[in-house]
Amino acid sequence: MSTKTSKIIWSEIDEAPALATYSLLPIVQAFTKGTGIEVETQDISLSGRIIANFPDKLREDQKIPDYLTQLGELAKTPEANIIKLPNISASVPQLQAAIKELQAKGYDVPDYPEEPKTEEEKKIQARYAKVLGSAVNPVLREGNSDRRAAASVKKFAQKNPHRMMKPWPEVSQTRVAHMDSGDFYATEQSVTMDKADTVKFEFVGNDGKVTLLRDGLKLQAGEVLDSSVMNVAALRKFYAETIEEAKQKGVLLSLHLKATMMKVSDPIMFGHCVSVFYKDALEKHAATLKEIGANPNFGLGDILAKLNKLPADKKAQIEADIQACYGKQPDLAMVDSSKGITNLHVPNDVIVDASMPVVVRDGGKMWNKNDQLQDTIAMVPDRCYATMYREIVEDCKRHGQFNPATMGSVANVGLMAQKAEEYGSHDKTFEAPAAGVIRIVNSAGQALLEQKVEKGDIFRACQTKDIPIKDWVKLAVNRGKASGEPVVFWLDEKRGHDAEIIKKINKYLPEFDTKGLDIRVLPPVEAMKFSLERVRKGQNTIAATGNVLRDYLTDLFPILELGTSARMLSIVPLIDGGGLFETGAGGSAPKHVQQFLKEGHLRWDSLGEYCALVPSLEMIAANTGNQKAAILAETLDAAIGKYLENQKEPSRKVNEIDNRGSNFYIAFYWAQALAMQTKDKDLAARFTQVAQQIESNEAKINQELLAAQGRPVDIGGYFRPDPAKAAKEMRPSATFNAIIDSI
Ligand SMILES: NC(=O)C1=CN([C@@H]2O[C@H](COP(=O)(O)OP(=O)(O)OC[C@H]3O[C@@H](n4cnc5c(N)ncnc54)[C@H](OP(=O)(O)O)[C@@H]3O)[C@@H](O)[C@H]2O)C=CC1
Ligand SMILES: O=C(O)CCC(=O)C(=O)O
Ligand SMILES: [Mg+2]
Repeated sequence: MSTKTSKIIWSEIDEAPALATYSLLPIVQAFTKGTGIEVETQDISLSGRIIANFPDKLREDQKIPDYLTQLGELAKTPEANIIKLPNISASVPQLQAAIKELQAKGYDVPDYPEEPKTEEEKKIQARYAKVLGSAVNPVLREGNSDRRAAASVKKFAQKNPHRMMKPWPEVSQTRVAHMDSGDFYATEQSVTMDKADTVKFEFVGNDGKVTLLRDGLKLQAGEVLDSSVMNVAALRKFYAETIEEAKQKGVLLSLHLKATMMKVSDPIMFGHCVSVFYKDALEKHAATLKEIGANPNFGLGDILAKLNKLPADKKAQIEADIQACYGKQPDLAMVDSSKGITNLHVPNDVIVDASMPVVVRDGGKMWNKNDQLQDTIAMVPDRCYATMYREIVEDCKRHGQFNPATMGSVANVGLMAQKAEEYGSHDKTFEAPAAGVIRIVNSAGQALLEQKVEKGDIFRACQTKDIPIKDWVKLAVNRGKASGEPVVFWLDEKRGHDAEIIKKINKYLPEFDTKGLDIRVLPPVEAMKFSLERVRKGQNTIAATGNVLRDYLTDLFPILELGTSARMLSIVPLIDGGGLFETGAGGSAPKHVQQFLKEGHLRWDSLGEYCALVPSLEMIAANTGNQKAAILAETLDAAIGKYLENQKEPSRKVNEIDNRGSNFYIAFYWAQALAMQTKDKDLAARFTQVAQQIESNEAKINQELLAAQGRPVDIGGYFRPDPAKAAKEMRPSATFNAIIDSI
């Protein structure tokens, strides 16, 4: 056995999974103690990233290192073994709230300049750009993604089907609305670089004047480069027409974008919806709103907040005009009807990957202002991704709701590495300053790609490197072989980008052994049809997709099959040999924190964390020969089986088992499995005692854990809780703590 210590980095993040960590991590650290495995945390939370990026005026004891950059470097080495819990991808309102909390805690970090005027402000905004939106995942994801339900989890889900599915009614007015022209889909162009080069982006106005938008973008040989444009006039027309349709039909209107991950393009698309929906009020007061810096891209919530800068009578007048819009317009889908928070309030509340599956799960309905479920027209403007949602909605209208007890699964192999595709487009996205063209020009002065734009159009370019594409094809083939299931590449030859990728697949597939495998390339609508037909017959299918569909499908199918994407195994085999183990496929569940603060019940299911730890330990065993790591992995896997069998997942309701109780049971079953194994006598002896102590105190521990519920909880902050307070709340059983701390 190697004597070298292996290190697992456990990311310290935000919201519900961060709270869960206070309870789970001490257990993991105790179980791995003395086994040559060290589990160390690194803070990449939103507040941590703000602190790390703005040390200038901080006291020494307030500073923390830039762990994200360090982890990004680590991810490019074979030693990387990172457990990545979901973190906040902050919208501007979230970023501002986090800054405010830090300032109130005595951290001298600058305000976020919404409209920078001075050079100084521009610099601050540029530095905050590193923290804004999906700032973590693209840095760490130096590999492609393998997301699926572990066999034991799927079996459990079929045996104990979740009860969240609502039937689809005989007649549903719900539909997915998308644009028919002028969207990214219509305009996408793509080239594959035949040699490495450095390119620049230029805007050429109709007056012939050339403006440099960006210089010095390096491209590798074999890299796929795309550009596309969202025509804003067409987008606004689409919004206006769909608003009218929802009104005529008397159904809810909802908008589904990804303003967090797509931090540049999607807030603009969100803002256009806000300004079309509240047109009468916002146009009438345009001059005043501009003066106070109200920005529809940050949602109606921002506009309402900025009104506080006005004299009371002016504020009341604008509020009344906004209110009057509701009388004229269709009802909006609600995020929180009790507080009057609609779908258009903040851009980060309704995020398409998590929101559309819930529409399907809830029988095509969303919540209305009376707290009832109602049919909705779901706007997903761009056809690159809307059509597959339309297909699943139409499928449910034809065949009814899916049955989690019998439905097959759709696992995903996603092309993600090295900021692939749209998820790496932020630094190449521009709002056209006027009518003209935006072009990408190579070092020889030739335009590689050229797009016609009107003023305000959203131009977006993205890159996909060759090595990740080949690695993705290999991963898909390997999953096909390991599972015996058909593999479908979801690619539409009518899209410029996809056509280039299909060429690469045709080039690389023959290099792998695909004998006996069923591998197809289908456009997303056909791929969805094919997969759903199989799902309804109980058959499994592998979806090999690009980065966006990876994100969307790995929430969609798990939410339908398992009730939540938290139950997904989410492995990222890093291209340079290390491993990034993501926990689940969902987010940081802000709703769960609200419930915890109100009633002391945390319903976050840490199954994703348990599942991620197994391959992380297995990797240590494989790389170093550490047999204790292998045994810890095997026994944790057995414990997970028992956890599922005995249904020890957190309940959604207060005064029933929550995250802390679930973590207690995983520790109990893990200790029992370690006690029972015979391969390592030391571990068996140590954990026999632990298992016995837990067993004889089970009732008492449960009682102590439950006694902590049913009252408001103070953890001393939202974005940066007080660690001592949070630990105290998340470890309320003195009996259990004593057992764990004495290991
Ligand atoms: N990998 C990452 O880092 C990701 C980060 N995010 C970030 O998370 C935040 C919120 O995103 P949002 O899209 O609302 O998605 P969330 O996943 O946070 O919330 C959607 C719902 O999913 C369910 N859910 C997700 N995980 C769990 C879990 N472990 N246990 C139980 N239920 C779970 C909950 O449903 P219910 O309430 O019905 O129980 C939850 O309310 C954003 O800031 C977003 O950017 C989002 C996705 C991935
Ligand atoms: O990084 C993000 O903002 C979200 C990532 C995500 O949703 C996913 O990978 O499933
Ligand atoms: Mg997602």
